[in-house]
Amino acid sequence: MIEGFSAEDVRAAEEPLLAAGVPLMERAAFGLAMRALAALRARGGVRGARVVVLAGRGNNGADAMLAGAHLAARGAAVSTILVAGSGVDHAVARLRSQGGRFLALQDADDPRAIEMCRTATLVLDGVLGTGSAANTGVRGNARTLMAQARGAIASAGAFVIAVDQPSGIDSTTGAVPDPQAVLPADETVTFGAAKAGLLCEPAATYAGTITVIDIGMGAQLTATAPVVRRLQVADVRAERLLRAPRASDHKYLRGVVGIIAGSAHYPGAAIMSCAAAQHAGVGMVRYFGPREAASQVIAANPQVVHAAGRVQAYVAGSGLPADHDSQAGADRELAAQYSASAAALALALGTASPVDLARLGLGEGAAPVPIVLDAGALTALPRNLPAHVVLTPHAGELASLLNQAGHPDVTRAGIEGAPLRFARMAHGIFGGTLLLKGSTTIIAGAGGVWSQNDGTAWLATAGAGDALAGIVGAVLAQNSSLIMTGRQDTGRIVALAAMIHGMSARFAAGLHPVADGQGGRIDPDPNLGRPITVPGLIECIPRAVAQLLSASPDNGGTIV
Ligand SMILES: NC(=O)C1=CN([C@@H]2O[C@H](COP(=O)(O)OP(=O)(O)OC[C@H]3O[C@@H](n4cnc5c(N)ncnc54)[C@H](OP(=O)(O)O)[C@@H]3O)[C@@H](O)[C@H]2O)[C@@H](O)CC1
Ligand SMILES: Nc1ncnc2c1ncn2[C@@H]1O[C@H](COP(=O)(O)OP(=O)(O)O)[C@@H](O)[C@H]1O
Ligand SMILES: [K+]
Repeated sequence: MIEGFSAEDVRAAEEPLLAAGVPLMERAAFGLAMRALAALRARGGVRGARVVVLAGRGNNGADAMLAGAHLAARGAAVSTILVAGSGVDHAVARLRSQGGRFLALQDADDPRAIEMCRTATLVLDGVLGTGSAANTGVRGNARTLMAQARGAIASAGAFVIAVDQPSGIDSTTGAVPDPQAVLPADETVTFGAAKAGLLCEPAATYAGTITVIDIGMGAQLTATAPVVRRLQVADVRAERLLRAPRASDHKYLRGVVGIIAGSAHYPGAAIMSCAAAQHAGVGMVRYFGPREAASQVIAANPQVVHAAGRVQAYVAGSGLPADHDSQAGADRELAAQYSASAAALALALGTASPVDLARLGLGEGAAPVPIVLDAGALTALPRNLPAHVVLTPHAGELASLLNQAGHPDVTRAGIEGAPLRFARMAHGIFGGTLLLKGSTTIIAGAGGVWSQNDGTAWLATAGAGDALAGIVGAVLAQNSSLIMTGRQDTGRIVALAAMIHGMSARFAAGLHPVADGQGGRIDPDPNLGRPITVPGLIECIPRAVAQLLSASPDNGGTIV
């Protein structure tokens, strides 16, 4: 698990150690130097390599310069641009003693600075770390230089390591107030603990891969709640989050998902949602929908059952238009879908009437189960939803939900610029468990916030969200009794679904999502590979499940 903390909490954790004389900065700089050496070795060797250190006036610049001294001692040619005209004295002196050269920037347009960047093999971005209190981005000469250096560094093909964090991002929220002046990193080497902002968009895009250097302060943070967490493969195995079938299982024990999606005019979403749920390992998928849509769903997925009845989780709304009134008036089938969706939500809330129960094929006394509300089910939501009601909007849908909830100024672009903030805001208003789709998926629930980015930008393709809804439904169904009895956090299970979705997409794109411990590797750029289609992604779901299940024994959960 990667845990992301606020800059404030990391600083507070450092304080007692600094007071006790623990050499945190030396440890940070050494860890940074080791990562830089690995990057240089992968790019032709250390001796003679051109390393450019962009150093600010504070400790972040000092970290970068001390690492530069290690590199210089091993034969790299290290040039430092002191972007504020000066830097922490002891770090400057150490690097100078190893033969490092310096340019104290007085004029932001100094051509020598850009020239250094144009010929760099490796750049260490140590302009600004957690010391930037006001969220303004980089200021002054440093800003001008960063904006100009980006092109030069890109044209040099230099490997960029962000020191602690890319300079100019908000460490805690991931906001990027001045994107033109932020240097995109290939790797962020962060000290002590990941900063929460590194795990959230838009900053995550600038961070590249994240390496946490242990500087000996982990114990200080054990009592501190992280701002965000990220589930990793090892967690799924260790926590037994996925349920492998048991010898004594029959199909009803493996979880049944009920899908209320699509219509005769919009069958695609239903086809993909059903297929995704089935491939994620449930015992049965029931399709709740009109006859014509059902025949198309079954033609594509012959194993799907078109009969109402008991399920362990519902998925409602995928492929249903959001403007209920105009649509339902004109289309009786859609009207029936909306009322089935409302009935399933009522069941989840414990308010189902006999008519609702009959619509779902259930008898009196049917117990509430989890539900995913997607696309067309994401309107006119009640507030204070229980955790087992999962909302899966993209930024546009979340903007509409918040507009309806009395926040008329919230826009799609605003949400894309601050997904963590708006996901929390929406969770505060509606409750439930909110999954906000995007290049990084944010999940805000009663147990905290999760941030998953296991996918690839190839996922930006129509229908990827329908497949996600099906996967979420499947893992909720498999964990239904644990969730409904409060023994499992819904957010953690939804994070698992986002992970399965992302990994499947990477497999479909020909990428390696995880190191498998058997010589497997992680592709450094998840956006290379090849285009995917949603059916291709769905075909890869079993492979993702297999990878997550390997060495993962029975989770002990019982589906009843
Ligand atoms: N504590 C420790 O022992 C450890 C700390 N560690 C390291 O320290 C880092 C934090 O260091 P920090 O606190 O010195 O702050 P830092 O990020 O370098 O920036 C402050 C400087 O930047 C300037 N500045 C501010 N805002 C600005 C702006 N918008 N645009 C431009 N400039 C701006 C400001 O200058 P001024 O405003 O005073 O001119 C000030 O001098 C942390 O990220 C980690 O790398 C590790 O080594 C582990 C041990
Ligand atoms: N750039 C990206 N990188 C990674 N994942 C992405 C990216 N863009 C979209 N996704 C993912 O793809 C899915 C798209 O869902 P959605 O917008 O609902 O599409 P649709 O409605 O066409 O199914 C979401 O899971 C989202 O997180
Ligand atoms: K930095």
